[in-house]
Amino acid sequence: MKKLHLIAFTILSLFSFPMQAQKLLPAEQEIGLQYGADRLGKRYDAAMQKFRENRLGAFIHWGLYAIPGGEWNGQVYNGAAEWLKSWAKVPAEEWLQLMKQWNPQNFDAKKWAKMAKDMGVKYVKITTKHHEGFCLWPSKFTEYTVTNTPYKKDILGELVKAYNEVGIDVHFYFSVMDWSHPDWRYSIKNQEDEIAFQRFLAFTDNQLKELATRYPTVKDFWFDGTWDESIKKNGWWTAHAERMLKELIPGVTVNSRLRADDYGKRHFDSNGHLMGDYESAYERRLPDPIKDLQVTKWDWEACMTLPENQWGYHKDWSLSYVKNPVEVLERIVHAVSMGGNMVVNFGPQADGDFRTEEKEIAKAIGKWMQKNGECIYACDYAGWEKQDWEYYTHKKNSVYMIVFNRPYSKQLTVKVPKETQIINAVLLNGEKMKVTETARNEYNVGVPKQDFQEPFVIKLEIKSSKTSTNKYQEALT
Ligand SMILES: C[C@@H]1O/C(=N\OC(=O)Nc2ccccc2)[C@@H](O)[C@H](O)[C@@H]1O
Repeated sequence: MKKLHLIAFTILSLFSFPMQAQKLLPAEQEIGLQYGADRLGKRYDAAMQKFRENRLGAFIHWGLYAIPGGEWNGQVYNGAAEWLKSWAKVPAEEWLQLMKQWNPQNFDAKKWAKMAKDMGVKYVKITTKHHEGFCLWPSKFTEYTVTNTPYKKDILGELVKAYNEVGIDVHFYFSVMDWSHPDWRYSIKNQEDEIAFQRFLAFTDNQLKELATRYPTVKDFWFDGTWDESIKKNGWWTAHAERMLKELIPGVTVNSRLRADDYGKRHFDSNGHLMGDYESAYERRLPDPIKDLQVTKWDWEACMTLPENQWGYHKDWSLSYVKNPVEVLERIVHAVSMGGNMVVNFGPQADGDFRTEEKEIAKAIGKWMQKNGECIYACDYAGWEKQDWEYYTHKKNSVYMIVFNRPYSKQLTVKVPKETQIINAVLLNGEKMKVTETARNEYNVGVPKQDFQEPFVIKLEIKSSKTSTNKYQEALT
């Protein structure tokens, strides 16, 4: 049995590999596509600008899987808790009996909204329906919803209202793969599969329309569960779903993971163009800050877990390494330094409260963001050569240095692009940092006197200088 799990895990982990963008073909060699990218290049409308400038989000993975929390029939499974139905091979009708226990008495949407606000996130992505098929909203198209639980109420509606009231945007996670639905198919082997799967796509359309019309303030749909043959063979539907949502909610954003083109190519179409509005392939991993600079050409969003791989609530976090606040911060800053967003995951308990570890991480991140958030919000890739002390971000005439590794030399090496001058350097608390030109286009920036025991941020005021004094003689080697 263990071997089977290993095989399942190996297959799944293949999916978590970031999609390498195809090389762009010369325009005259591009092939005609009906269901490829609907647009070339980044979106610059207000809705997408807001998505981009938000930069920091939180993921909420909440469903029936929070009740068993990784344990089934007395056995604890190490795998992702929201996949427990699969690991323990539980038939759908048995799994969905968990609905009888769904009654989160400690759920308080306003408390969730305050926790997110205090963490400094600008948006929250909520699992409306995960692979198990249980809906956090009263869908009319299935019996597996909150309505048919002891809790009864519209959890999604409560959360949208509470987050929006504190100025936090809401994004909907939606799993196309639905283990509760008899017409779901992993592959299309015969006419019967084809007919069933077309029924399934119509059901999915109905649920998406329901979500878009019941909750018109939703800003984004983040699709998942779209890696199987059945979807790749129906690229038309993925293009239709994006176009339908954008008609229902003008400005809404949609992730690349939804899309498959005419030939089943995912995320990037057969001509190498990104589909959807942002790449969503960096899950529990990030592009390399030196080797993967191609990602700075398009919008992208990464998501991460606090343990090694737990999205839903798992009762035993001792089974894998849990990141400390600075390790979470480092991933947030790394993403923004390369022009991406970062979404930090939380897996609420079945009772509707959060585990202590998650509350503590959220508080620690919030404390740092309170002091240093200006180097994250509305910031982008600076285009400067990465240094060992870590990351740059850029906004208007400022470049921020976010220092995670304080050098023993007490000097922070900064190599600026040609014809760029550093006018001054200040810590975000106002303390002026010494700036010494050390070579052509190179400076040393001093470190603060105080050792803050946490990453610190230096704001560089820069200007482009056409007349750079050539006092440095190039070696005649
Ligand atoms: C955010 C995570 O997303 C998932 N799956 O991940 C992927 O499909 N990852 C993926 C797929 C294609 C490309 C890159 C990553 C789910 O199975 C998991 O339970 C969680 O909701």
